[in-house]
Amino acid sequence: MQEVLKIFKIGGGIIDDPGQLQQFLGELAKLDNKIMLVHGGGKGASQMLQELGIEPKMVQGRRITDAATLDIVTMFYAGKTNKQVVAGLQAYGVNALGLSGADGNVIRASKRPVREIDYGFVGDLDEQSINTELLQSLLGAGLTPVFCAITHDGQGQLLNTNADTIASSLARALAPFHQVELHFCFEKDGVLADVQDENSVIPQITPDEYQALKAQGVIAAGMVPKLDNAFAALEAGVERVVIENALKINEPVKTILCRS
Ligand SMILES: Nc1ncnc2c1ncn2[C@@H]1O[C@H](COP(=O)(O)OP(=O)(O)O)[C@@H](O)[C@H]1O
Ligand SMILES: CC(=O)N[C@@H](CCC(=O)OP(=O)(O)O)C(=O)O
Repeated sequence: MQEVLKIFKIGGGIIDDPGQLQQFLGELAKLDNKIMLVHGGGKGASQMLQELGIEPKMVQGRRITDAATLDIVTMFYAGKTNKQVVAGLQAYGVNALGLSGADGNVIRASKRPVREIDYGFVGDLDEQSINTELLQSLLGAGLTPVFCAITHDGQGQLLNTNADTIASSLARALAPFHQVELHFCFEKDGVLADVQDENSVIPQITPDEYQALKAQGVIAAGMVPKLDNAFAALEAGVERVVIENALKINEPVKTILCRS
């Protein structure tokens, strides 16, 4: 029987609120399993870019990342945010290790090719991107890896990569070695049947139900790439995918995605 590995992803909404972040990290520290954490921070990065006079540009949920934007998001994600999360976990006795993709060559990406849109320094991941050997040894040493959304191309170029994509890729790459659970945590209690109604959490969704909910417009905006990624991870051997409130990971209310 393989050991359970829980991979958590938290987004900008929670990270930017120090009280909520602390509460989430406290709940995470209660778990007995091996864990990994991937954090975004897109909301705070956009705010910082604006304060510095750069207008943030997002296309289909991905940031157009020119050289100046890359400098700022690297400082924000790999610096301030990553180190705050690591220090927060240390305060709960969790021996966290903060990583960008360049550290230990843990996530290597390739710059997104220019087609209709030039995304700039945005990195895409593939099957070979994740250094599973290093991750296995870090987990074996009792460390909790904490990833930010910065990767590298192996040629000295840092790249900005969507945090949901990083979490899914980690889950897929580690699925042969562990029973992997992928947890997408945000500010709602799960996937809602009515976005305005916090009590309308859908407990389970199959791929067919997902297609129907998407067609009806029930699932929209940032939730679409998240769930596309999530179902792809399930298909690729990830044991369980959960969408849940970052502050309620130890409570039963959540959405579980099913293979069929
Ligand atoms: N059916 C739905 N249930 C829950 N959230 C939804 C739904 N449809 C759209 N959303 C929106 O998707 C958002 C989550 O996507 P996103 O902002 O990309 O998350 P994150 O930044 O945490 O990765 C929610 O905050 C919500 O506004
Ligand atoms: C290429 C790309 O879009 N990168 C994302 C990385 C951060 C992220 O994914 O943050 P959330 O999970 O909080 O949205 C960005 O810069 O917004």
